[in-house]
Amino acid sequence: MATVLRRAARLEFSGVLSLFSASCRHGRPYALSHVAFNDRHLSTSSKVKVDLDNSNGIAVMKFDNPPVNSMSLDFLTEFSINLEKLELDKSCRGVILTSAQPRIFSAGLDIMDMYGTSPEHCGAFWKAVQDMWLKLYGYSKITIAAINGASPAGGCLMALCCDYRIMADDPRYSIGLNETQLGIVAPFWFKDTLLNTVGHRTTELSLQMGIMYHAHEALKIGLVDQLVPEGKVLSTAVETLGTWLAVPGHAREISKSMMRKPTVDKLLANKEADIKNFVSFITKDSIQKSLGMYLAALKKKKA
Ligand SMILES: CCC/C=C/C(=O)SCCNC(=O)CCNC(=O)[C@H](O)C(C)(C)COP(=O)([O-])OP(=O)([O-])OC[C@H]1O[C@@H](n2cnc3c(N)ncnc32)[C@H](O)[C@@H]1OP(=O)([O-])[O-]
Repeated sequence: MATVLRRAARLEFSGVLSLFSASCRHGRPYALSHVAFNDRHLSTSSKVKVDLDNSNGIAVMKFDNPPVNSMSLDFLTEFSINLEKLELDKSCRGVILTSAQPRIFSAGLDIMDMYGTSPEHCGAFWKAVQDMWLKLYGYSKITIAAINGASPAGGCLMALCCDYRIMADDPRYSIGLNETQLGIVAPFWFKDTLLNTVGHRTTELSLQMGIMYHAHEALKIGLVDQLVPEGKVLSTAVETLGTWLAVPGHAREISKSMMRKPTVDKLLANKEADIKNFVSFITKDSIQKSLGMYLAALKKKKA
C-alpha cells in the first residue's frame, strides 16, 4: 500500500512538474495553485475551478477564463494539472466539465496562442493541447461534459473526450469542429475522436464543411447524448454520473480503455511528428493570414 502511494506521489510530481516546466520555458510564468481535496471546497486555481464533493466522489471542473473560456497555454496547463490530481485522488470517482461563463462552454483553442507567435511558442502550445487530450481521452475515471453554452472546435473536442455529453437545450448554442471555417485543419486525433463518436460519414461532412450543429442537430447525429433545459445541465450531469458509478468500476474502466487505447496509442506514437506538422502548418504565411482574417471577422461581428 505504502509503495503504491509513494509511486502515485512520484507520478503526480513528475507529471505536474513536466507540465509546469513546459509552461515556464516559454516565458509565461505559471503559478501552481494549492489544490487540496480533503474536504469539499473550491480550488484556488484561477482559470479552472475545482469542487470535489467528498460525499459522492464527484468533482466539478468549471472553466473560468473570461470572456469566452478560450484554451490558452496557461488554461490548458492548469486544466491538465487539476485533472491529473483528481485522477490520483482516491476520493474522486468521476469528473464533470462545465463552464462558469454565461452562454459559452469554451470558444476552443486560444487563437492568440497560434497567431503571430514564435514557432517555439506554437510547439509548446500544441504539446499542451496534446497533453490535455491524452489525459482526458484516456482518463480512467468517469467524465461527463455539462455543455452550458457554445462549444466550437477545441471546446467540442473536450466535450467529445468525455464519456457522456449533456447539452443545454437552447437554439443559441452550437457545437462542432469548425476548424476549416478558420482555414485550418483539425489533426488526425481530433478527427478520430469525432469519428469514434458519430461515425465516418457524419465526420466526413462535419470536418470538410466545418459544421457547427445546433443542440437538436447535435443530439440527432449523436454528437451529444442528451438535451435538458439550461438550468438543469449540471444537476442532470451529477445524477447521470451517479448512474454510471453504479457499474462495477474495474469492468467499466477496462471497457473504456479497450475502446479508446488504440486511438490514444496512435498519437503517443506520433507526438513529435504531430508537433512538427502543426508548427510548420500554423506558421505558414497563408495560414496566419486566414487566422488574422478570422479574428478581424470576430471583431467586426461584435462592432
Ligand atoms: C489545428 C488547430 C485546431 C484548432 C482548434 C481550435 O479550437 S481553433 C478556435 C476555434 N474557435 C472558434 O472558431 C470560436 C470563435 N469564437 C466565437 O465563435 C465566439 O467568440 C463565441 C460564439 C465563442 C462567443 O461569442 P460572443 O459574441 O459571446 O463573444 P465574441 O465573439 O464577441 O468574443 C469575445 C472576445 O473573445 C475573442 N475570442 C473569441 N474566440 C476566441 C478564441 N478561440 N481565441 C481567442 N480569442 C477569441 C474575440 O475575438 C473577442 O475579442 P475582443 O474583440 O473582445 O478583443
